[in-house]
Amino acid sequence: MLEITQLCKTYATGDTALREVTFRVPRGQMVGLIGPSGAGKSTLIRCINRLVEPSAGRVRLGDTELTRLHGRGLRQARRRIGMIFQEYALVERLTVMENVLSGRLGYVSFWRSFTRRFPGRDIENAYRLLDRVGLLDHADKRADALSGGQRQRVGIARALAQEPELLLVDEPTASLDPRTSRQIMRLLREVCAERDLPAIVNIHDVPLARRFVDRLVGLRAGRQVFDNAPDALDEAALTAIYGTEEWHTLHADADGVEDAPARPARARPVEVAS
Ligand SMILES: Nc1ncnc2c1ncn2[C@@H]1O[C@H](COP(=O)(O)OP(=O)(O)OP(=O)(O)O)[C@@H](O)[C@H]1O
Repeated sequence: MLEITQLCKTYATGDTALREVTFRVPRGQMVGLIGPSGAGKSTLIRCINRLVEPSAGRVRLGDTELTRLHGRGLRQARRRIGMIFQEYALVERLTVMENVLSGRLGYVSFWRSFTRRFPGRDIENAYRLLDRVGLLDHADKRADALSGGQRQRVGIARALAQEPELLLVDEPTASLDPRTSRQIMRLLREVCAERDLPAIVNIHDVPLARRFVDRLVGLRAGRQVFDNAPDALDEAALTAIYGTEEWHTLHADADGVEDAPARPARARPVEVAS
């Protein structure tokens, strides 16, 4: 369980990015974080892993209050948080397998990490993860030889190699075509369910979020203005999050006939584009 309590952030410039944001993410739940540009989505993700220092409030992961930690304690806690990024953040010249194993770097000794000699169980687990994300046949390829969707699968396998207790996912599909985006969102949803992992996914594409996440949190100017099931995201809620002008310009993705919906029929996406 992740618990965010009255989280506030005002940058040194005076910009207030978060205003008393409070919500909990139970294990196994994937929360989509939506809101217009500048609403505070990235700041919230970064305050959770303390890449940005919150001005006030608390973040708790299981029994650990992350907002109290410093130095070694913070580094150890960060190992429990898997990060997945828009631009994949892979080491291009390393193989797929080496990139997945880099998720273990925080756990092995300095010498092992320096020589890249990982324990056998880490290597076996990395093969299992590559199989899970559909890349077993690509283990020895260099990362720069992969497609965008394949790279994101490596990013997911690397995050899972950490054996995280939480996934923070920042715009995972922003560089991908609609069909690959759906496949990545489906994979994220499946691995969260399989591993009982809480996840927060910062995502601009509202129809895609609505289709795949369990719950949506909407931010506007740092305030949490929506927190509900995707089905509850009606016109009034979209207006509260995006304002009257902006929400109907959000692009609806063209639903692919080749992809069966991952969510039950009652939660089918509602088109928001006219
Ligand atoms: N390093 C920083 N220094 C000062 N102000 C910042 C900094 N980072 C973000 N902000 C401000 O905080 C507010 C929230 O920004 P943030 O990047 O968290 O929004 P966002 O919802 O992630 O936007 P986007 O969808 O465009 O990425 C904005 O007003 C932004 O200008």
